[in-house]
Amino acid sequence: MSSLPAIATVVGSGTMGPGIAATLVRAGAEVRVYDISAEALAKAENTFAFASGVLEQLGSDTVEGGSVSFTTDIAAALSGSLFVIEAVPEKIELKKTVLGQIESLVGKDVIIATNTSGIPITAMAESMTVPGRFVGMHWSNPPHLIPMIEVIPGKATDAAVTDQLVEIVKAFGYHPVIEKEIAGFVENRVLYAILRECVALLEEGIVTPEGLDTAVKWGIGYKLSVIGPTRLLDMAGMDIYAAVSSYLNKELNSDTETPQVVTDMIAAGKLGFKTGGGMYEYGEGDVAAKLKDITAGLVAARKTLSSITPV
Ligand SMILES: NC(=O)c1ccc[n+]([C@@H]2O[C@H](COP(=O)([O-])OP(=O)(O)OC[C@H]3O[C@@H](n4cnc5c(N)ncnc54)[C@H](O)[C@@H]3O)[C@@H](O)[C@H]2O)c1
Ligand SMILES: Cc1ncc(CO)c(C(=O)O)c1O
Repeated sequence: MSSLPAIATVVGSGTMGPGIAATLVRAGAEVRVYDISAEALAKAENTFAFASGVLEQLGSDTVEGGSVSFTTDIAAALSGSLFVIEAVPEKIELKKTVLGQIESLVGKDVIIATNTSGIPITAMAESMTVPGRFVGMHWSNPPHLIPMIEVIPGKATDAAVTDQLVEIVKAFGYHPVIEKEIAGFVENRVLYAILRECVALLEEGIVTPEGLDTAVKWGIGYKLSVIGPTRLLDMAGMDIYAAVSSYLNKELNSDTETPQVVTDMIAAGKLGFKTGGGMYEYGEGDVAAKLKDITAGLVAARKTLSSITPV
């Protein structure tokens, strides 16, 4: 794992930061976790411990010497750091401010990556003093379990920085995917195409939530986890795809706004796991039980998928 920077800093420690830190620590890095909120950091210490336990369960490769520290002191977090991952909330102005703070405290050759879910890298880099060292690094949630990272150079990103990030990602055993800059990047474009159709099918009463989850998990989900969409096209045949798409594509949902049903749920305080109700209702202890099952499922599936011949 020689490409892994010895000292790394994660800026922002909410949903994503602790799992990112746990992954890098397991790979042998000294990781500093910085957050503006002491409360968020206290929570992050627990989440980090949980994520580290999951990595142990997974049996992922481990390199001795990794360590973690948590701080609200940004200068201490960045002192001597060789690699910075920004994971603050998805607001461009906030991210630009934080990038300015980071740049003022690190050397010019330090790579700064952003975990943005889809804000254009070029726009974020606008006011940076050294935009060539800035690059998108989109982790998927939960970051300690989903071993794929989208690497997105902006217009100003140095090619060498993109190459270095690819090597860093490989060094902790993840699959890097280099993409051209596009709104939402590739993973979320595909996910949101699926989710748009799913919500429309629910809204039109075509299928129940249970039925939809079963169809997607055991139909396309199970299949795509092994095959991938490009090879699936080869397996199905272009003639079949042409025949079905000729009548189906025009039927698919193409709304450009957030679905009304989702807006209504938000207004009613039904955000999902975080409020105890969303598409499904959750009683006392249900969310914790679901999260436990999801973690166990992802660990088991990743072990299996890692052991089969890639296709
Ligand atoms: N949650 C996901 O599923 C997910 C997945 C992939 C990518 N992302 C992206 O990762 C980034 C972080 O997402 P999240 O879900 O972890 O957000 P979050 O809101 O859970 O956590 C953000 C953290 O940043 C901290 N913060 C706010 N302002 C700060 C500042 N000025 N300096 C330092 N810390 C500050 C907050 O206190 C909070 O702890 C976003 O860009 C998001 O789009 C999220
Ligand atoms: C629905 C949804 N939206 C955004 C993201 C992250 O960019 C995710 C995820 O799981 O990573 C997601 O599920």
